[in-house]
Amino acid sequence: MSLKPQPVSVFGAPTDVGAGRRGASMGPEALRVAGLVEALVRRGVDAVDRGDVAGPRNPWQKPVDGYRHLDEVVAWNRAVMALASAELEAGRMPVMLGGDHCLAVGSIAAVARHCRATGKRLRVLWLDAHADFNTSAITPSGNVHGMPVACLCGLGPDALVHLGGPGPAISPSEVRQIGIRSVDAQEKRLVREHGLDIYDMRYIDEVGMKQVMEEALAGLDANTHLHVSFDVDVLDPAIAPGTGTRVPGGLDYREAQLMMEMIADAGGADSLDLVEVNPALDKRNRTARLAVDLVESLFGKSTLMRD
Ligand SMILES: NC(=[NH2+])NCCC[C@H](N)C(=O)O
Ligand SMILES: [Mn+2]
Ligand SMILES: [Mn+2]
Repeated sequence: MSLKPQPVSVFGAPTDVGAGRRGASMGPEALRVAGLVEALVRRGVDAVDRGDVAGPRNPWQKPVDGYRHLDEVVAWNRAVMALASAELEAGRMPVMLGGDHCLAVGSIAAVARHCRATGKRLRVLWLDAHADFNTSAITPSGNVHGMPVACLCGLGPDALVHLGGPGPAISPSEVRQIGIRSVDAQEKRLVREHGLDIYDMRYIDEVGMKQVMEEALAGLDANTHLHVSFDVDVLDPAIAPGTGTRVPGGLDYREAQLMMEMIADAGGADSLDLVEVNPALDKRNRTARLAVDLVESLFGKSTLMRD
């Protein structure tokens, strides 16, 4: 399958309301400074920057009933969902620059609704060190960026679970998680109960990224919408230090490249989240620059000679 020649709309959601450390709010600007839009245009993609969606400031409070800043998280996700929905309806691929990972509730709710309206199947690739499958009852932090997958699957507060309409946005069977290496004890139980398909670092070590991606991409067809939710903490902190919840033992450069190249080979993504870049923790914007490099590969940049 070759890359779909779809137009792209990039937009920012500059907030860290779902995170436990400040600074992911500066992610969109860091990715722009690293040349994301220009890189896509250079690849021949019709990419435009729609600017940022707006939302409440981060009040920086303690969790209440297991959630930190739930009202603010809901407000930001509504804004993300509205813009992502509009772009999908206009036939454009939404690329959401976070911001922390709680914002994937809004982007994926939009995508799921779009799939229902157009009769498409959905596959979500969740590239992350974390499963992000906590609930208010079991979260160790109250940070909603540790809960988006659970919320999308129907476990969470009504305002997030029903963001895109009645009922859960997705089913666990539509998700493939890659690069996982930090799951809280009770979260692990929940993940098992719901049968999430997880390609953890141990499995990647054992079988290699090639086989992992073949499995994670198996069963895609022309009628499948592929959403990629790229949390930069899936990368090893040695190459991507600019993120708030670093976990050692992540993907190295070649593994990450191969992952992106194989997604491109499978036809590319139909929507993308690029989240958890935290410039306050970065060195000379290298995490944003690496993310741009990898997104270029996702859009078909290849150094292949033997093709
Ligand atoms: N999107 C992220 N970086 N999530 C980190 C989550 C960390 C931890 N599991 C928590 O729930 O607090
Ligand atoms: Mn995440
Ligand atoms: Mn993460």
